[in-house]
Order: sequence, then structure tokens, then C-alpha cells
Amino acid sequence: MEEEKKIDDADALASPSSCAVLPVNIQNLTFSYEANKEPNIVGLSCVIQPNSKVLLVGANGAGKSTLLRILTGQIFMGMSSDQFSINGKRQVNDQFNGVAYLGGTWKRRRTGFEGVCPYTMDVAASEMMATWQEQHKERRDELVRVLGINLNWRMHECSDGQRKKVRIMIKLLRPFQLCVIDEFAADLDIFSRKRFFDYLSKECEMRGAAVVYCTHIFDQADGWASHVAFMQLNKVLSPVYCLDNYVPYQNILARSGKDRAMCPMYTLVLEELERQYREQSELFLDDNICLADVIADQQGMELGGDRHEAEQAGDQTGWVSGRLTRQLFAEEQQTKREERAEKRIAREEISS
Ligand SMILES: Nc1ncnc2c1ncn2[C@@H]1O[C@H](COP(=O)(O)OP(=O)(O)OP(=O)(O)O)[C@@H](O)[C@H]1O
Repeated sequence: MEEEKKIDDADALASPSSCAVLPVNIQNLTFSYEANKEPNIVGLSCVIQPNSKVLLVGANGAGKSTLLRILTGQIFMGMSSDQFSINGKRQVNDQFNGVAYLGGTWKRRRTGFEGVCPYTMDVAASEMMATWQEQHKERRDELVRVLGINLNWRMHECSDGQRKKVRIMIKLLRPFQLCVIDEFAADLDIFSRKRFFDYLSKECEMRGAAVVYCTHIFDQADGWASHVAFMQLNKVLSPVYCLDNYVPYQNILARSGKDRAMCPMYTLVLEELERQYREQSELFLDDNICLADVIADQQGMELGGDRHEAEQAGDQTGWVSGRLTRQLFAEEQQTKREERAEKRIAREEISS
């Protein structure tokens, strides 16, 4: 009991002596959202060392967010594995045992109170999770400085980027050992984003923490990331490659003249995706003229990515985005139809 309590304490976990604990150690993990259906993740093995900054990349629908939800305990059923350990523990949750999840799952969970979201209420940023802010004042003030936050902002008046900054601040108040970011920094302007990623680098270096960052935007990736992992089209995760000795990346860096890659990480991911699609399809011409068309076609065949949440919510909430507009439109059309029918009947009666 005492042992358990010690490990649960995020501050204790963040001490330098804890650096030896692997942030992620997973062997042969298979996962299905639905039993008896094709697995969404197959035979995944993933070891992430302390002080790693890992980019997780892959095509839409490949399974990146699914993996990140597993790493942060948003998903905990339907899995089997030979080894599963996050910060030295099998049990995982956001804001528990040094795990911080910057992702969007929560906002998809619709409730009867749809529209009421803590980050859009009429409260000051300083009042959000006020006790945590009080407990981690030093970290709070640093995040305020780094991200350019005004603690007097009223949350309902914030722009998307400002609201994101406050959410990031709240989620990183407690010292983390594994920070998992699912496309969360896209709303930040490039200056704030750079400061945020420099801050993450410093945190990793100082405390042996690790960051897994899933993104499709690579403008700062080359200067920031230490590793890259590909969630592949066949739902298998590639090894977590160290960029310093990952040959395809080093080859791209070495290109010069007209072949020089202005954003090497972008080039690496694009070429890797093309390679995977080519491997999966026999439709390509030798010169790859139709490559982009085939990829777009294949992506278009995917069903809506968020349909599962919508299906799960069903009609329980009585609210689906756009439904009201559709209903009002349908009612208006019905009224017009009835009016037209009445006029026609009246005309027919007069003429008969
Ligand atoms: N709740 C769910 N139930 C069943 N299947 C799901 C659920 N959520 C996602 N999926 C399916 O799992 C697969 C992987 O989805 P995921 O969101 O992890 O992909 P992704 O790589 O993050 O994509 P993107 O780049 O578009 O965000 C998709 O085929 C998706 O339809």
C-alpha cells in the first residue's frame, strides 16, 4: 500500500533517481475495438527510453490516436500483450503516475450537457483547477511565461489558440514522465509552438521524461525530435528509430543542390508513406504518375473516422451537430409542400 502510494506520486516519480524507469515498454500488443473483427493494432512492440522525443507518424486512420489512447489509459479493454508497462506500471491513466495526455478524446464524449465545456465557461484561467495551480505554482508560472498566458483571461472569451494554451498549462502542472500529444499543438502560432517544444525538450533533459508527439505538421520536427516511429498501413508499428542513426533520414539530410530537402522530416514521412502505399497496391504505373490519385481514392474509401463515437452516443443525448438545422429545413419544406398542395386543390375545385 505504502509502496503503491509512493509510485502514484507524480512528483516522486519525477525525481532524478527514477530516470531508469522506461516510460514505455510494450511487447507484442494486439488490440481490437470490436471483438471478432480485424485487429486495429497488431503485434505492436514499443520501447521508449527516458529523454526521448518521439514523433509518431502515419496515414489517416492507421491507428496513431488508438495507440496514444492505449498509452494514456483512455483505452484499456480488448488488448492482449506479452508486456505492458508505462512508467513502470501496468495500470495507466491521464494525470496518474507521471502520465500527461494532451489529446482530444474528451471533447467527443457527448453528454446531456452538450455545449457546457469547462474550458469555455465564464471563469478566469487562474480559477481553472485552482488547487493544482496553487500546488505547482512554480511550474504554473513557468508555463505562463513560456506559452504567453494571461491568467485573467476569461475562458469563454479565449480564442482557440489561447484556450489550448490554458489546457496545456493545466495538463502539465504536475511533473510528467511521459507526455503524449495527439495533434494538440496545431492551434498554437509558430512562435508559441517553438517555445512550447523547447520547454518540452528541457523537461525531458532535466528529468529523463519522454514525449510522444503525433502530428502531420513537420515544420519544427527536424530541430526537435530525437526519434520517429511509423504507424504503418498494415497496423504494425515500425521500430522507434533514433534519428541520429536512421539511414533513410540521414540520406535525406545529405541531399544537396536541387535534391536538397528543405524540411527533411516532411520528405522522410512523405517518401515512407508513398513506399507503404506502393507496397500495398499493384495499381501504380512504373513512373508513379497515378500514385497520389490511388492514395486519395484509398483514403476516400475509409468510413468516417468519428462514426464510432456518434454511433455509441446514438440518440441518447438528442444532439448531433447539424441535426437541428436539418430538422428545421425539413419542416420548412414540408410546410411549403402542404401550402402548394392546398393551393392546387383549391384551383382544381374552382375549375371543376
Ligand atoms: N471507437 C472506435 N470503435 C471502432 N473503431 C474505431 C474507433 N475509433 C477509431 N476506430 C477505427 O480505428 C482505426 C484507427 O483510427 P485512429 O483514429 O487511431 O487513426 P489515426 O491514425 O489517429 O488517424 P488520423 O490521422 O486521421 O487521426 C480507424 O479505422 C478507425 O475507424
